[in-house]
Amino acid sequence: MTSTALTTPRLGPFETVLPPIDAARAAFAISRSQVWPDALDRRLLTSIMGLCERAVFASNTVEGLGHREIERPPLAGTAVLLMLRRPLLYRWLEAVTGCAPITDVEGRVVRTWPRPGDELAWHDDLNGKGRRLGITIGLGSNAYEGGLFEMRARPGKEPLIQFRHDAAGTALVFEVSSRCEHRVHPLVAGGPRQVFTGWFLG
Ligand SMILES: O=C(O)CCC(=O)C(=O)O
Ligand SMILES: [Fe+2]
Repeated sequence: MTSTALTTPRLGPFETVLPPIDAARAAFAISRSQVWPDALDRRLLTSIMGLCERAVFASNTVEGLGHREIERPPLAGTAVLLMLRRPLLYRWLEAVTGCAPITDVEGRVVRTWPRPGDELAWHDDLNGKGRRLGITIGLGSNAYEGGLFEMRARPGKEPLIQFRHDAAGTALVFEVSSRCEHRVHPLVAGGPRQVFTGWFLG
């Protein structure tokens, strides 16, 4: 693929625009993450948020880490996956992050409420499935306090990013490796905090 093709890729029928590759690569090198505004086209985002409003969520406890709810059956989650399962996006991610090859993506919609236990403690997402990068996309329409996503380096614990999903449709892509770990803070008020959370595999 030529560098011209990589600088302005557009995804799918909605022609979602990926951020310019050089700036994205520079941002990722510093914070091991990259914010991708408007990752979902507005029309698609509206449909997916509509699916989320009608969705059923099941309680899910992650042993030793915390609790959240997961969309079951995964209707909105599957719609997001269809958007992300694109070789052009995989090539963009490989060029931006240096994580290669990317061959697949998995994920689902999760939500947390301001109640005891709804949070995720420090973890690395390394579970043997070939996870190379994490992605979260804001899908909520209710404001909330707390609920920060935080990532730090290992072993030194230097802070890398703190990110709050305030704008629906914005994606955060972050490194999954033994060099870093992340957590999600509990909500203090408002919400629910509702995000698609997934992984690019390779
Ligand atoms: O909710 C998030 O922002 C990230 C969730 C997460 O880290 C996970 O599901 O492993
Ligand atoms: Fe995680």
